[in-house]
Amino acid sequence: MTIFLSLVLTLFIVSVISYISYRWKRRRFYELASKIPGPEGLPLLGEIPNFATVNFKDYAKKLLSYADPNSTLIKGWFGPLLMIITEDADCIHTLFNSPNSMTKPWYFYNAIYMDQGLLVTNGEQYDRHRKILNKSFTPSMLQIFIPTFCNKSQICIDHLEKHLDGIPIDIYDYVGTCTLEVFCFGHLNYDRDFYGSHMIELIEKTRPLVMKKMFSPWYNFKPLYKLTSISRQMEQYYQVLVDIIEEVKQIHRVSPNTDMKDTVINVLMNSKYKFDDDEIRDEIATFIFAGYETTAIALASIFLMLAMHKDCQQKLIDEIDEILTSDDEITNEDLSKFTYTDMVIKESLRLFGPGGAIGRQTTDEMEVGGYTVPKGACFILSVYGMHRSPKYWGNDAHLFKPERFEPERIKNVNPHAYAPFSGGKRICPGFKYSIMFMKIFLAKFFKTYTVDTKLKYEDISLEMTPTMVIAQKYMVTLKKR
Ligand code: HEM
Repeated sequence: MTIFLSLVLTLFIVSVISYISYRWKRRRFYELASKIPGPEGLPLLGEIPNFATVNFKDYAKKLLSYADPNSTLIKGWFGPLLMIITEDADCIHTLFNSPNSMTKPWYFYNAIYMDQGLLVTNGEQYDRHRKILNKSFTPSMLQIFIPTFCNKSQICIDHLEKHLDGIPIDIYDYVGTCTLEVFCFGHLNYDRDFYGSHMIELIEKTRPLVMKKMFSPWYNFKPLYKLTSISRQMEQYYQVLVDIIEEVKQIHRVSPNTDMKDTVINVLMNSKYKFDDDEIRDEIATFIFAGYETTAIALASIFLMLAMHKDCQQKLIDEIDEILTSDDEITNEDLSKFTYTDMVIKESLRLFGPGGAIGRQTTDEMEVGGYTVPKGACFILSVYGMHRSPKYWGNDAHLFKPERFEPERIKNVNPHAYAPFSGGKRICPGFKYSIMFMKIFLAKFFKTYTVDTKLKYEDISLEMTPTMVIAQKYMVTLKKR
């Protein structure tokens, strides 16, 4: 008994000394952190107990709710982790652009697998990959994709023909399949019919698993994570994607698409810098995931908004009818004329942009929002909060009003207050690609159909999954024009 007691006592003393020494070594960190406003929380645990009763689905929303419009930054402790939330436009702009905040906090981002892909990597590896892959998204590459955008949109619109019976459908399933096919065909030279396959359903199943992993720091201890059913399910789902990627590589080896030199698959397989197998796999998975899902959510939200705001739908249809007067295929020149459609896309991305929260970690001390932030702090950039803040968007910030993007009105809004595609060096490489595709899809769709919905704007709510989605889904009915 005395041996046991002395062991416990020794352990206690060692723990106390280690803790004091840990705090002493990080005294600058704690000193700077103490000046940032926000709750101190419980010793050692910080805010963790406040999350104990929250459903994991609402963790991200709860986290974003810490933001305070009257303060540029708000801090919260999660165990030893200093988390700082901001929805301030100028702070977010600084964080997008400073070399001291380019790093992704691994404890969140490693939950999405794809360790070697652009979304997760940092430093030299990131810089090298990003520079090479930027070639796949130049304006000249975008022009080449117009026929693919048109053909694949038409295939989707033809599939929708069977839903003219007035029964609501979740339009996400269709636009998701279409965006997946567009990326696979255009950038991977992989022409597969995904309609009726379980691919979308499968990717959807990963959402809650990723969220659970993201908000369970103990799963960063790999041996423990490997024992969980989450790990087993994720492995199983990820394997489906890995098998597709293997098929893509095999097709590329046998019959590469030499007409389009800078597609993602060509760049990854043929560039002077030799990407290894894991890098190729994770970059392709990143582009599939980052490209298909976000665009599909954005497009589905636009459909829901237009179904709820019939005056906007009519204006959009009038614009399309005015520009597309013949059956000729849409051209790049036509696309520049879709000014109202552009405003609809922007407004929908403001309210329902899938990238509602972006993580960053400081790699050196930096000045943000009037505070010196220590090295090693984790930032949550609440683009969601910034996009809905009356401070930037007025008292009707929560309402869907595409007209707020009219040139005369938008010039009075802080230009840093709008960032659906992130910003700075890590800005989404696919942003012009997705806007171009959405315009083409909308033009083709509304030449053929109109949409309606029973859902009410005031009843919809958002979920972070980790992309931001509408919880009630994108239920619409279609009518032939
Ligand atoms: C409406 C559509 C889209 C939206 C709203 C969107 C939004 C975003 C946002 C907010 C980020 C930053 C994420 C973060 O830092 O955590 C991002 C990154 C990224 N996006 Fe997009 N995206 C869209 C479409 C696309 C498309 C079509 C592609 C490719 C085909 C793409 C590829 C990527 C990649 C590879 C990254 C990582 C970039 C980096 O860290 O360097 N995205 N996107």
